[in-house]
Amino acid sequence: MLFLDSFAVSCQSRAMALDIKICGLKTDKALAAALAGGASHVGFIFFAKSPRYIEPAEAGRLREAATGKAKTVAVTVDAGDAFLDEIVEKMQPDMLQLHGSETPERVAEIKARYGLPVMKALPVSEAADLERIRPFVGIADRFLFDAKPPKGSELPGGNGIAFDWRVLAGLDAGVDYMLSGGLNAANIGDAFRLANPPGLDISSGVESAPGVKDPALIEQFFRAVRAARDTRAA
Ligand SMILES: O=C(O)c1ccccc1NCC(=O)[C@H](O)[C@H](O)COP(=O)(O)O
Repeated sequence: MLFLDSFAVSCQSRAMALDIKICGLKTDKALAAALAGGASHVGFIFFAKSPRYIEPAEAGRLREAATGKAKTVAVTVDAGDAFLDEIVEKMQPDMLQLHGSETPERVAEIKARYGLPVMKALPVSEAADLERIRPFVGIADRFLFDAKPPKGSELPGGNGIAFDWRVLAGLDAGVDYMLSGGLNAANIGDAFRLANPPGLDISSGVESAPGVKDPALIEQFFRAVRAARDTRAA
């Protein structure tokens, strides 16, 4: 078991509320569907090569509908200060998700610069990869465990690929994270059974084409999550 004494997360028990982040939103309709479904977090992608890329000012416009309903997350990849300044100023996110190869020192610097909570994304394929969380303990507020991108992909996330969720079973219950990568309405039951994560993050599993969110798939995903949770509780 990966045990982290020093990572005292405020009583985040696996039995408590489940956070759900719908990521890569670009339209009012998709955002409305995410909020209607009960998303706790909504994510906006600031990575130019992504089909989900959104301009900071447009994310700032969209984020207003989420105020008081869901936390807004700005997703960046090894971004420099100038771009982060622009995002924070124009979008005013509640949280930053760092999805590149940011070091613990860089994460600490970003936290101090903006005074915002930071979720550090880490790519996972085997249990040993989880050791990589250690240097971020006490710095990152939360982790997002995503699948490693396939060879040739230019995207560090949003690839619709799952990893072996069984590796998460060995994590200490105090590690606060979102399970990400390849989730969809059909496999969410397996995710609960194998990992019982405190948070879920989904992007391409609720899209009809790369970067095109489908409100019906978003609704279907929330229904599947509720059904899977009810099944586990019964
Ligand atoms: O989604 C993207 O295009 C993306 C690009 C660059 C960095 C991160 C990106 N996504 C981050 C996310 O949080 C996604 O929701 C996560 O990778 C899961 O995606 P999916 O496997 O498609 O559900």
